[in-house]
Amino acid sequence: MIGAGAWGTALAQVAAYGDRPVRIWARDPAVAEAINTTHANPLYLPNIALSPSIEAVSDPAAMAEMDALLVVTPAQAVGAVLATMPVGHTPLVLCSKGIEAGTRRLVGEVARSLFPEAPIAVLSGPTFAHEVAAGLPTAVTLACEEPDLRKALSARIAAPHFRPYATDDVTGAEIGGAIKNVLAIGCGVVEGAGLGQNARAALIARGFAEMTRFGLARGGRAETLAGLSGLGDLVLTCSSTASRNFSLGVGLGQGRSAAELLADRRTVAEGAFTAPVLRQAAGDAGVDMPVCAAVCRLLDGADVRDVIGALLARPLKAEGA
Ligand SMILES: NC(=O)c1ccc[n+]([C@@H]2O[C@H](COP(=O)([O-])OP(=O)(O)OC[C@H]3O[C@@H](n4cnc5c(N)ncnc54)[C@H](O)[C@@H]3O)[C@@H](O)[C@H]2O)c1
Ligand SMILES: O=P(O)(O)OC[C@H](O)CO
Repeated sequence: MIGAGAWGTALAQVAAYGDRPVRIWARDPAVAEAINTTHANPLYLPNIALSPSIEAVSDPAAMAEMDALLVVTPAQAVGAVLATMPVGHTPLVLCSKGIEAGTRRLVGEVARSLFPEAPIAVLSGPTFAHEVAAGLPTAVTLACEEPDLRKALSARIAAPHFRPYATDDVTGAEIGGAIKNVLAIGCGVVEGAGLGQNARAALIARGFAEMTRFGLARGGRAETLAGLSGLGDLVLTCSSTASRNFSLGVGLGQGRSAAELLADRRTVAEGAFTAPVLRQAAGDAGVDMPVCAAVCRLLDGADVRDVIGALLARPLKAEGA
């Protein structure tokens, strides 16, 4: 695992199921030390006893000659962190959810540009780290274009409580995971502003329509967007304050500023970084994404009632248009 935040640590725990050896790279040597000496990561994944077969390191050189590298840093850090890693031909499994600011590239495109020889896979789906680490069941999408590698990665990451479903649609899997974070902020706003359950369901459905339009325009497939990495994760993240993105939205809906809410956090709320670059990428692709654009306005400090009012006042249209 490259990254020892909540998700990297939870995934290490899954991969270590049955005492299989796993190595995890932590940027912070104190986190690596805690994992090695106490078999816990109290900073990012408290109250979880980790498998002793997880070994933590903080030197990138120690990640040489792994069978595969799972990339689990915040999306905006993937390029900088991967550039320090001894990747070569090692398969890269991208688990970060976002689009790179500035370049407007999906995380897989960032990885490919750095390591053209490394096969790429994506692991994404409804996976609150704490639930997964506690052994509660879920299912995920495992996307990879190479059939043998797809099969091998699925077999290696599967555990009795963690069920991967395979696809070759890498782009579709990435786009679902990136966009659901933006929509989760919007659903949090609905909750924080007390706009009701109907509004939240409507936003999920119209948000999913936006995710599908953008995903298809970028070459993803509808079945992937309607699968675990798209709709599955969208429903999860739009429904619970356990989501960092949803809870950021709750704060915005209560009238607090994004700057204030983000300053309080050690952990990442990816949607705040994805929203502005998604607005640009949607413009590039000629895709209308009014809900995501509304989330951008809210992050920029616009008044909630003004933004919701403007969204509802747009010209009426056909549902499938
Ligand atoms: N937490 C979850 O439930 C979950 C589940 C699925 C996917 N994800 C995705 O996994 C990725 C990582 O999320 P997380 O929850 O593990 O994050 P986190 O907030 O728990 O921890 C972030 C980790 O990244 C490190 N980090 C922060 N900035 C960095 C930088 N500039 N360079 C290198 N390392 C840096 C931190 O030291 C920490 O180890 C995100 O893209 C997130 O969307 C998270
Ligand atoms: O806490 P969030 O909003 O980053 O969501 C975590 C995962 O992406 C859920 O699958």
